[in-house]
Amino acid sequence: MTQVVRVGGEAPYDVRIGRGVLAELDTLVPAVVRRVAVLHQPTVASVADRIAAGLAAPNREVSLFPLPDGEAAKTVATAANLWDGLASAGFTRTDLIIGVGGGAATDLAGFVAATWLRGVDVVQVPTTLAGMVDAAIGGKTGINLDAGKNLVGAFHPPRAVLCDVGLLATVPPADYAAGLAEVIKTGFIADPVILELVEADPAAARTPAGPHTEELIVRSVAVKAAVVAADLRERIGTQLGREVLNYGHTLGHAIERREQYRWRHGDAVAVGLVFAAALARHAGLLDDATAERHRRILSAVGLPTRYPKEAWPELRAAMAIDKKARGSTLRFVVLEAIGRPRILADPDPAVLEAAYAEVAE
Ligand SMILES: NC(=O)c1ccc[n+]([C@@H]2O[C@H](COP(=O)([O-])OP(=O)(O)OC[C@H]3O[C@@H](n4cnc5c(N)ncnc54)[C@H](O)[C@@H]3O)[C@@H](O)[C@H]2O)c1
Ligand SMILES: O=C(O)C(=O)C[C@@H](O)[C@H](O)[C@H](O)COP(=O)(O)O
Ligand SMILES: [Zn+2]
Repeated sequence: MTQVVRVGGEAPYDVRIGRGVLAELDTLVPAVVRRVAVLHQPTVASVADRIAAGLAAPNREVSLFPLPDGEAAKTVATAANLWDGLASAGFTRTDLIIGVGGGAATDLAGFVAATWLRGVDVVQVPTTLAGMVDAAIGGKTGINLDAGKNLVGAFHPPRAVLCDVGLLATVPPADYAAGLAEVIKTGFIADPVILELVEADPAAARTPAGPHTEELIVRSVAVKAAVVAADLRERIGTQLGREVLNYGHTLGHAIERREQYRWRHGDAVAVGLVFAAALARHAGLLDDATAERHRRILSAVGLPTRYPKEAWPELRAAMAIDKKARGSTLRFVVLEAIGRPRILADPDPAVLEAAYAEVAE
């Protein structure tokens, strides 16, 4: 059965979730679309082929653009190659880009769609857990620089997102676990049932064949949809808006940069979540048990919760370029309790160091 989560706001669209929803793609592409560019990861070339076959029509040209795998796709060079490819294909404003793959592919496809002719439509077909629960939804698109993660990008909501849960069967276990970091993040910021479902049977949560896979996806998507509908462009206001989705990412992105994007995003976020919980605890905001629950649940699904001690000065410096920072003020998403996130601005250096000591090994 297809479940549909509507993402409201200035440009509403549906996220369609279920086994086999990919078959619905052709009904979402209007006849007026004469050219379709399918940007896909090499691991899901067969999915891209199916999409191309399904969209074939008289007077329509469907082109496949294979991407470098993983974070290697999120570069200026890849984007520039694709811009050249779209130019050669004569891609116009009524044409369509489809992003197929994990979050790296949907981030890049969204970015190319946002920038080509200053914006053409994109439909996202995420094929990993991180892609389905987070990356393909909400219109945050972007590429990395040596200086930091996702530093260049645009807010460009998709026209539709198709999460075909059947496609998860081939995702390597470590990549699937990395996606669980975003699911667990979502549980801590807004939906404790997610945490309960994972904790009840962590081994089952680690596989797409588990009994709660669809429920975990739908719950995570519902939280993200509500946040994005209220604050697409991550404006700072008196209420905590989209920044809440960045829980665990301040240190996480610094780790990714230090690892030159060879660590999985979800692995880095997992360490970042444990750090953020420790930060809240040392700032006197969060109780010990909830902080400890972060490490326990992340470890239970096989995610890392520690990082080398000697990395701290480099990580501390890298965090200064986090998008939530303002001037020289570091701003972290922290919890006062499960489902009660807030911003902690400019924490005392001693508090930061004490929090890092808890993830250091
Ligand atoms: N824009 C956002 O809001 C947002 C949210 C979360 C994450 N992200 C970004 O998403 C990226 C992480 O996404 P990810 O974890 O999906 O990683 P990824 O895109 O690198 O994919 C992980 C691996 O899985 C492979 N793969 C994808 N689908 C597969 C399938 N069905 N079967 C077999 N292999 C498959 C990929 O080829 C890759 O090797 C990061 O760049 C992160 O910054 C963005
Ligand atoms: O959608 C959002 O907003 C998020 O912050 C979701 C994050 O999981 C995601 O990794 C995002 O790309 C991070 O955004 P950034 O603005 O810190 O680059
Ligand atoms: Zn993330």
